[in-house]
Amino acid sequence: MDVLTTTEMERADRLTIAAGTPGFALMMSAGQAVAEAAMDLVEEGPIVVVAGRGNNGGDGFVAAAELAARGREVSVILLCERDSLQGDAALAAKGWKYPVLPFNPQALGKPALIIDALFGAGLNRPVKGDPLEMIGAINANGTPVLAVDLPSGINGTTGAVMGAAVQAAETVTFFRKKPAHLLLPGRMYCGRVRVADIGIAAQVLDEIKPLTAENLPEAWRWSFPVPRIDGHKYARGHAVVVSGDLASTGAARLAARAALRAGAGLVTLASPRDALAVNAAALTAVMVRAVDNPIQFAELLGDKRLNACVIGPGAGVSARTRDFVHTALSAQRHLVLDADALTSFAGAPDRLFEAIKASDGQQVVLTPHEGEFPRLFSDISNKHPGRSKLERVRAAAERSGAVVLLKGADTVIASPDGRATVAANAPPWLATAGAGDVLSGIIAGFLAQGVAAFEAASIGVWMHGESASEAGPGLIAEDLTEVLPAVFRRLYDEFGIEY
Ligand SMILES: NC(=O)C1=CN([C@@H]2O[C@H](COP(=O)(O)OP(=O)(O)OC[C@H]3O[C@@H](n4cnc5c(N)ncnc54)[C@H](OP(=O)(O)O)[C@@H]3O)[C@@H](O)[C@H]2O)[C@@H](O)CC1
Ligand SMILES: [K+]
Repeated sequence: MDVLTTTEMERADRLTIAAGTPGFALMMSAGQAVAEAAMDLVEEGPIVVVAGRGNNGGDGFVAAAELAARGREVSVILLCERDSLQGDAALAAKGWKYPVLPFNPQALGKPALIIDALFGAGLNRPVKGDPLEMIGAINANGTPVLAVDLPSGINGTTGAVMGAAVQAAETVTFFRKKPAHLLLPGRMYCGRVRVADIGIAAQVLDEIKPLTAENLPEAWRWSFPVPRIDGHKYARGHAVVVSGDLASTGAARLAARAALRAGAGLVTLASPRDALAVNAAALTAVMVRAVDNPIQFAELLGDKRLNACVIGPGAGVSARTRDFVHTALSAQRHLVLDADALTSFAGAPDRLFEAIKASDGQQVVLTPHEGEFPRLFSDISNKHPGRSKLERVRAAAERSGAVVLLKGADTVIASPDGRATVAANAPPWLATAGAGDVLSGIIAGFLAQGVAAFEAASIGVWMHGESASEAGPGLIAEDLTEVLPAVFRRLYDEFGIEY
């Protein structure tokens, strides 16, 4: 599903109004959707609407009137003077036939539900003064909160908390999700997110051309590789994972097994000779080859069928690792660079980026976590506030020429062409040793099958998150690969692929 920034949402609004639907009709639908959600949340008891001066407050007035018409006990607390309201919000307030309560936290009382209609997409500065005090009182009230469009205090486009924010149990947003419903910390404040249809036609998206989507199967349905009945293992690609030295071979083995599970036809572990016995003893379907240096690696890659590589897990931070990366890049192989392969370029990534950009048609994915990201992109790290995770990853992709995947509970994947996905399906127990190694292997498995980097990374992240949910709490990295077949089966069912 596409995700719209608040600016893109305003455009959707304007295009719809230009095509003949009055703005007030959109507000009526929005308010009714909020009332509907409120009815579902609490079947009885009083409801308090906290309304701001803008259209978010307008939605709140419509919801209040609708709920009162359905026989609910409703009151409205308004931030400003009623006769200072303007435009559609003023119209909506006219539909509320009762008095409004002054903007005083005491007025909240102890209702069954609070509807937060204070600020939505129009929030443009940190919350201070009376609104700040009210947000604190709403959160301290202990009553479930239904947020209109966004929890007040959350920046819709970046997901940042602007001073303070309402903690909602549920958020009703309109037409499409906004980045803040997926990015942290915003997502933590939203509770369950409902997307309501308010009469904006999907065709407006042809004009807006949104570049961001939630990382769901529909985002990459048509890139998903389905093995052909007449295919053979070589048609499914051959992934190569570079192993670390004797003391650190496990990470590469995790990646190798994951690449095989993800569907690569064959997987070879390129292992230092002195670690060969350890690697071979621990592997069965994954093949092992002795590779001690970049020259031998180049020889291995002389076989053109070996089409995708993983370098980084357990590789060691060294000039040797850098040479392996450059060898794979000059051999024009699809490539996942993770962990030590990223840190090996810390502080001086320009040669890496040049080499990535020089390669044509080669698919490269960088998979840093928040600790590794600033080593390659110091000036676009989160130490420089003001840019959202989405913007930072987009800038990193453009700078490096690679698809960049910044891990986290809200993993963002961006392509140098500007497209991005945000994932919200990772359970908290996925943060465990070795999970990142498995992810790089899964992505390489899809690259080996000929999937382009942006889609391979998005598919990989989604399957990785689903596998963690499938395995459940107590997960260790080894489990992820073992439950992948169950995730494949669900996906095949969803896509209607027979098996
Ligand atoms: N687009 C659509 O399709 C549809 C949109 N709809 C709804 O409209 C909502 C957006 O409405 P909106 O633009 O009127 O802004 P909103 O969030 O109500 O803020 C109001 C004003 O508050 C002010 N303000 C800002 N920050 C502040 C602060 N920290 N502390 C104090 N004041 C602050 C600022 O005004 P200022 O003070 O700068 O003049 C701002 O303009 C959207 O979320 C959705 O619910 C639906 O009706 C259906 C269709
Ligand atoms: K709100």
